[in-house]
Amino acid sequence: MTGPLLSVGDLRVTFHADEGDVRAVDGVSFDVNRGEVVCLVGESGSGKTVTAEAITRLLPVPPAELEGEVRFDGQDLTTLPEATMREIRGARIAHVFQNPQGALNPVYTVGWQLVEAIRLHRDVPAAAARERAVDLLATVGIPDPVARFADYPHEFSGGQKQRVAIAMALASDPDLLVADEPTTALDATVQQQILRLLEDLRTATGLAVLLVTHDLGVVAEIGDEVVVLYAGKVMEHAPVEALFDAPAHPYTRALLACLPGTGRATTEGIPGSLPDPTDPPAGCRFHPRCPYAVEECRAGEQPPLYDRGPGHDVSCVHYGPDGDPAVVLGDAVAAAIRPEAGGDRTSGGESS
Ligand SMILES: Nc1ncnc2c1ncn2[C@@H]1O[C@H](COP(=O)(O)OP(=O)(O)OP(=O)(O)O)[C@@H](O)[C@H]1O
Ligand code: NI
Repeated sequence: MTGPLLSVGDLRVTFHADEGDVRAVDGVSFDVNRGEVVCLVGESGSGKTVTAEAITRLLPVPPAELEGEVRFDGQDLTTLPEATMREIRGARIAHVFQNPQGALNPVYTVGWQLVEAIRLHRDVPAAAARERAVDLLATVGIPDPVARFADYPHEFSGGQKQRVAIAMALASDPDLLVADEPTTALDATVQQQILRLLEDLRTATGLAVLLVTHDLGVVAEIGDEVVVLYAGKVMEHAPVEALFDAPAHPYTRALLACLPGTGRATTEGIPGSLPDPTDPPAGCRFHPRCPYAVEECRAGEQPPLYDRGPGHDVSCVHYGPDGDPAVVLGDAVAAAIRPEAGGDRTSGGESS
């Protein structure tokens, strides 16, 4: 019970398509501790959803092929029989999606659906289930939950529907909530409210959350840890504060530069596009779009994850033993973050 709640180790997910093999996820590792919010970020197509859905095998295997380890509370989920997996998916790990519609049946009242979800997991009398359903509606911030119990999904606004979908996910008292872009379809104010709700749930119940988002603004709101994915590879892995205070990977820095309110926001996003997933480039997957790419970046494997501080790793040669972070950070910034890089050096720029 002392280890992480979820430990993903060297996860690889391959789709065998006519055009060739798509390595959607290629050696991804991270942990989620109890009560922690871990964010997977990256542009569209970077492998966030495939990673999240591989964990509970929502992703059908086959056709997807899964390698590596997914340990949940000490159990390797990749080798469990499908029936056991289904139980875990229903009870201990719950999913919330971008579109709450999928979690709700339009022909039944919200209260009835919640009661069903509760009784599926716990053998409780109808009255107790009803009471719990009302509690859940209150927990997720639906005003006047007793009255709203008898309403149909279409009677709820978009943001309220997502709240109800979260209530449905909580009906089984899960340990881990996997939320894939849960606020993307909502307007900014409602998005904030839903994020605050997730934050409150984590604080109040110790719920762990794996949050998939393309939006670093969302990460800044709620995350504890961030895993930055690009073309199926981890580019950077860091505590949230470290990622925003000292972003290291050129990809992370480019994502941050696209954030509104940074003064350098571009509506265009990062120039260029993700590589062909059936034929990714050698070396660092990001090198064709990277302004700091050197020869070393263009050959071999994705660079290893180099240590940048406590819990902070970056897959970029400029932070390796033969690299110089100043190439990416600019001399002034590099000196501020890493004083010994300041000019007082006898040898060239190769030591670190
Ligand atoms: N069933 C599938 N068959 C073949 N390729 C797939 C399949 N599902 C996903 N992929 C590919 O895997 C890669 C990762 O997709 P994924 O959905 O995980 O991206 P994402 O980061 O979640 O993007 P988005 O922000 O758009 O949701 C993409 O290249 C995608 O085309
Ligand atoms: Ni996705």
